[in-house]
Amino acid sequence: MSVQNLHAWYGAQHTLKDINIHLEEKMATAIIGPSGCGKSTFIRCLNRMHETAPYAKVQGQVKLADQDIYSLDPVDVRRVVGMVFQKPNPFPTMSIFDNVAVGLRLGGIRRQSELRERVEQSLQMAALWDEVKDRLNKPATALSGGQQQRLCIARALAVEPDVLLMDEPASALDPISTMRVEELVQQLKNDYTVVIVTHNMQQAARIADKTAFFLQGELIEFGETTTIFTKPVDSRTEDYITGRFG
Ligand SMILES: Nc1ncnc2c1ncn2[C@@H]1O[C@H](COP(=O)(O)OP(=O)(O)OP(=O)(O)O)[C@@H](O)[C@H]1O
Repeated sequence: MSVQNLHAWYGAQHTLKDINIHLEEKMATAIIGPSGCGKSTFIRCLNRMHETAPYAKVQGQVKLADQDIYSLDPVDVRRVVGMVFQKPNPFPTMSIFDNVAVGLRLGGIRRQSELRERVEQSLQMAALWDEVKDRLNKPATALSGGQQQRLCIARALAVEPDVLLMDEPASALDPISTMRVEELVQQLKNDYTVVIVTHNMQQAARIADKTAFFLQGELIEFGETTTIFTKPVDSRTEDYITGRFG
């Protein structure tokens, strides 16, 4: 995914300023930076969610397979660029099964056998299958927070996206669930392009191949995660990763 001259606004507030970055395929890229620097806004521009906010505006290009996503139907874009949010948000009135099947049904899959197969596959990929296979018809809200987050990951994977955006996916989870989500990201990056916003620098160091540091709406530095954390070029990156601010 290639981002070129990307700007974003909320009303008059210029939130992202001329972002240029190439997010490599089948790798995990971490987006780090202090609160309010524009991390969530940035990933929301990658699946056309930003423009759903009131007074929001976007300028620039986001190319996926050489096509600018801003020239496509946003619904189609969101099918190939899936998103997982900070707080697990399963559909509360739906069963575990239906939470994963909903996107497939919307995509026109009706055959029960096919739905069952795809739901199982997605739950397997999200490392949740063994925990829920005997209670697929129970409400999603009966799951723990960590399980609900993995369910949301399964829901995003079910429609077979190319890119998975994750906005602090483990920040509301306990340490064990966090570890499971991190292990999952390690696996998923073999098959998907993963972009993950995190406040946790150890987490970025553990799971991301590349890391991008944002500050006040600008991309300050982008490179190999080990370089960003050990030999950053920009003094502002160094100040941030050594805890001098943020
Ligand atoms: N819906 C919105 N309407 C108006 N301003 C917004 C909206 N969402 C975010 N902002 C503003 O845009 C700026 C960037 O916010 P954003 O959520 O992208 O930052 P962030 O780096 O993800 O922050 P955090 O780490 O605290 O989640 C902030 O100044 C924020 O107040």
